[in-house]
Amino acid sequence: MTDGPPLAEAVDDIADDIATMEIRGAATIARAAADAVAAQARETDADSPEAFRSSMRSAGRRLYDTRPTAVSLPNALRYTLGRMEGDDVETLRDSVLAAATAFTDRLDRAQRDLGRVGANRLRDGDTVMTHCHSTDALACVEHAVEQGKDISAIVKETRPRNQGHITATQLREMGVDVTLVVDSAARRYLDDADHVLVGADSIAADGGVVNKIGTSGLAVNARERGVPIMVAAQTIKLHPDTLTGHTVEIEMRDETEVIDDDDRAEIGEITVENPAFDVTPPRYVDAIVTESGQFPPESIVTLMRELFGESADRPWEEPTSGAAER
Ligand SMILES: O=C(COP(=O)(O)O)[C@H](O)[C@H](O)COP(=O)(O)O
Repeated sequence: MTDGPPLAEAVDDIADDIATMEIRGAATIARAAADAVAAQARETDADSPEAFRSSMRSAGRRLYDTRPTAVSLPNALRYTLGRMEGDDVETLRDSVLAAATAFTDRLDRAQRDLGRVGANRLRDGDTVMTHCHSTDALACVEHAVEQGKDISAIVKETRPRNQGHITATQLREMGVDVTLVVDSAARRYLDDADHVLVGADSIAADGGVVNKIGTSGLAVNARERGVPIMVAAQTIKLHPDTLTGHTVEIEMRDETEVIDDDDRAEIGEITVENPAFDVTPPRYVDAIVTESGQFPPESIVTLMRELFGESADRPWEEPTSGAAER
């Protein structure tokens, strides 16, 4: 719970679901955040413009604090809260609701357009190796299948939470042949792969790709094997804070995801670490596929500047004292 103006029930529920990973994956998190912002705008009983703005910021902070790595979450808040405009509560409310609708429409469009670009990199008969579960990555395969291409997949299970099982299920629904492998078998099976295809939680200004832990090791092995690495990431994955030198925070998750308490007690005193994400340096990435076309990682900064300018605002934060409220 957050101190401050009351939150709509949907905001608390969605924030809890993001924190516990009932809602997960960067694009899905962004959509849920926009839905939560809309719920707050609809349900707040704020009766003055100041109270309305404060209540929206409060919802924004509750959502922002759930998981730190996927920038799609703060970018969803930037889009929806950044377009809050008006001198009375009704106008403010309408502006937020319109922004939330526009944002989710853009998400759908971006994934469709990105899928079309990514599919062009896949040839008939190709095999992709996947890691984790990415809706952006799967959009590329789906579009290739719709083009009539025969695509197979080697799916890494992605310990500790086995998001590879979700990927395998969704690929089967598309009619793709799936071979599921444990993470440590990836290098062996890279010889059978034509592409490594992954998503991203954040992309830094230097082209570094933040994605599920294990992506960087996979990319290094793929480069050694000569298998191209393609990252499917709509532009809400671009992390504007990295333009000014900030690094992306890597989420550390609970140790019980790695080992349960009984097994741990049996082993004796050990340290358990559970980072959820890692950073793949740009030199291991061949292409970043976005809804605006494909980019070599080194040139992604140009797109980032176009979209965000030189700095990123944080409309969920309280204005500093003395600063005029927009
Ligand atoms: O790393 C993950 C999910 O991690 P988690 O399961 O910990 O949320 C996905 O590859 C990206 O979020 C991209 O997904 P999408 O393309 O759907 O945005």
